[in-house]
Amino acid sequence: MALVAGVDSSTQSCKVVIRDAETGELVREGRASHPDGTEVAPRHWWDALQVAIETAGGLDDVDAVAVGGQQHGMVALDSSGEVVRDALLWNDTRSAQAALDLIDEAGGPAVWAEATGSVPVASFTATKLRWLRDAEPENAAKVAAVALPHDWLTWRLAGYDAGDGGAGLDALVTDRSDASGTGYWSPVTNDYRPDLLELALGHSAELPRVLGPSQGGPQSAVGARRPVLGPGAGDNAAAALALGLRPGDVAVSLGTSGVVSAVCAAPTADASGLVTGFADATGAYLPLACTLNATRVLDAATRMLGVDYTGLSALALQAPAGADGLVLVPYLEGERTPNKPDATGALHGLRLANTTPAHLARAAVEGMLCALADGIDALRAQGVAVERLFLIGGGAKSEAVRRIAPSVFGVDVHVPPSGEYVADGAARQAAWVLSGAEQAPDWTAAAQAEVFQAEPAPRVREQYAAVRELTATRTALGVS
Ligand SMILES: Nc1ncnc2c1ncn2[C@@H]1O[C@H](COP(=O)(O)OP(=O)(O)O)[C@@H](O)[C@H]1O
Ligand SMILES: O=C(CO)[C@@H](O)[C@H](O)COP(=O)(O)O
Repeated sequence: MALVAGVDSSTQSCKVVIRDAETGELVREGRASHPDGTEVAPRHWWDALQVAIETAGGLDDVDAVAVGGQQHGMVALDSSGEVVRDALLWNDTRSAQAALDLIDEAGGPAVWAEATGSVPVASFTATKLRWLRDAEPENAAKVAAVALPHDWLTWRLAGYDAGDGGAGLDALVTDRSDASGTGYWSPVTNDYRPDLLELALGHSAELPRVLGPSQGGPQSAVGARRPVLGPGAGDNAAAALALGLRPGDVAVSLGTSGVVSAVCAAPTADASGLVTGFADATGAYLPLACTLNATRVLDAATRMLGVDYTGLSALALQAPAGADGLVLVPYLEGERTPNKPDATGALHGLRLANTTPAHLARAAVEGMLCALADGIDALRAQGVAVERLFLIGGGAKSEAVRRIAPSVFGVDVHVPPSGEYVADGAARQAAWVLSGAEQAPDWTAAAQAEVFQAEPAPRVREQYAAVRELTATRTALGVS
């Protein structure tokens, strides 16, 4: 039995699954935590990967490995392969002004949407490079190569590291899905845009070679059989691969980020910036709307209410739909979709009748879901069909989320068995690489989903729409 491994190096943790390459059966798994914060030294991801591999029983009997991971993070390397500074993650908003500058300098949002499929916001790697150039020019000058979290981990697995005199920089590899979140790669032409990289960083730099969806990369230095390394993928594309999404399917992922994404045969180019026109992990496209505020809104609610997740869920289900007019706008970390990096969250409609723990719990769940319902509408506006909706990610473990989501989204919600879909997608890619076949192996999770249905509650979204613009900025409040 040949085994393959898939990795999810996500914002909060690293997960490794080891599966049977032919059947997809789960054989072993492991995980480890990542440090908190929006600025992280990449060595922590490497250390967590080692622990996750070890707790998954090692890679000695594994024949192929692929790494999925959080998108966009800026891993800047100097000419010896050393990390120049801590990586800025997708949810770090300090490059918001840099994003506006880049949009302006290149000729406006439509020019970016046409060139790269997306209008850059603070999440995109290009804006982080521009921030580096403006705020830390001495660091920007040292940058010889730019990688993303999954590219860097793949490179480290291949045995490359700082101190090789830069010899390994040209061994960096990536895939279409993650390259499409940089802001200097076009999913339509499948080429880098060196001019846009230079506009951001101020000079050229080595970029990872973009492998095809099932193209093998270098061999791993970890694992007795020297497993082949797959191209890897951005986390959302990896999850789509695990689910086996097809046109008409939409995935809503509730992790640190809230993401609505869909696999499409044709690219999108949304100049409003609400939908980013990314690539998927099969050679097609993955238009996507991403919020900065998903499960951490639920975490915040558990803290405010002094309950655990089960308690939060029970409370939320005690209150009526719409929480008697209590509306939580969830911009706790600023927001990316809509683009409000300076925003704070808000609680609207407080009245004596709705100031109960149950109403607050309900408002937290509904506020998080309403922001994603807006994302679903944005995808529809780009011509994306929404026929079947899957709910995945840590937040899908919440009973209240599963039961309230269909009423807010206005469609049935399919919840596959709780699992690590990003790591599973990476494992499926590894099996695809190993097989050399035209198609990925037929072991997807979509068929086993439980379907949740509820009466649509349009009033919940109407209440949210009435107040979502009414939030204070951090600047106005004098907080960071
Ligand atoms: N039962 C639950 N109810 C609500 N949220 C949950 C539950 N279990 C886990 N979570 C949330 O899931 C999140 C982790 O999900 P995950 O998809 O792994 O995130 P990420 O990919 O961003 O690291 C945690 O922030 C936690 O809040
Ligand atoms: O920025 C995006 C997508 O564009 C996020 O989806 C990140 O890729 C992080 O994902 P999680 O760690 O929250 O799963």
